[in-house]
Amino acid sequence: MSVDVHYTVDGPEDGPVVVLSGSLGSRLDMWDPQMAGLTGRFRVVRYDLRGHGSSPVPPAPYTMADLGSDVLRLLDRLKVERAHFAGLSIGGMTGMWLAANAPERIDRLALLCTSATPPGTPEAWEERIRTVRTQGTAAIAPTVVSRWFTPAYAERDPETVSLFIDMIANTPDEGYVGCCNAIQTMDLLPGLPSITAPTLVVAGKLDPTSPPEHAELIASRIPNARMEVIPDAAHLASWEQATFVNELLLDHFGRSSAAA
Ligand SMILES: O=C(O)CC1=CCC(=O)O1
Repeated sequence: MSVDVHYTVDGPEDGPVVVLSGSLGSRLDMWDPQMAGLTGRFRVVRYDLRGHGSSPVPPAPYTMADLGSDVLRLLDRLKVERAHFAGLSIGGMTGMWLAANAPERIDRLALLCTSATPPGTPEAWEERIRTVRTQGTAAIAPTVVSRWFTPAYAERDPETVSLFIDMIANTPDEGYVGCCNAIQTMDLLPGLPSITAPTLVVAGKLDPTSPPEHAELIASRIPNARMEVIPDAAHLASWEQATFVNELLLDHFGRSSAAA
């Protein structure tokens, strides 16, 4: 059952719509570095995943279909028939679900730092869920963020690292666990060959969670996909290598005839 997620809209009223979907434990402001570039041409819709930020927190577990249905409901609320979609990590998983299950709603797709099957081991997800259930999201936040940035960036900008640790620590436990359940139970591989949206798949070369091999697998299964690897990036490539990612997104979404 879908819910009304919290969202913001920026950019020209008549611009082609780009929906941005973030990672587990994030809020929509994780996309701040993309806004100046994208809003020059596009109407940018950002939203908080269910159970995250200012969105409702339904009881866990969630499924990828729940997360995808929230986006379809958001498009309906905004009266948008068809949109470009960029998602990072669980946001990319949501994008794969949407492009396979509601192809008429997705124009061009960008999948950043993501995986089509659960990244990591089943035991690690069980352990993460157990820790959040017993100690809260604050207990896992520093370890998770250690995978989001390269060690060099973390050393250079400890304040940003702290901000992201706080972001995860402020994510409701129920919402975080619900999204972990959605990741644990997904298998998006069978749907990939049916995706018709032109797709850009981006990996951070130093991403320990969704490494370039995961992106290669996705790109090899989607008929009209191309892949880029960003050299100095870990899981949150959109933040650490914002200029690189923005150029890729502008180029990819700008190829649409609707964006001409
Ligand atoms: O939280 C992590 O370790 C990385 C991650 C997996 C899915 C997602 O959205 O982020």
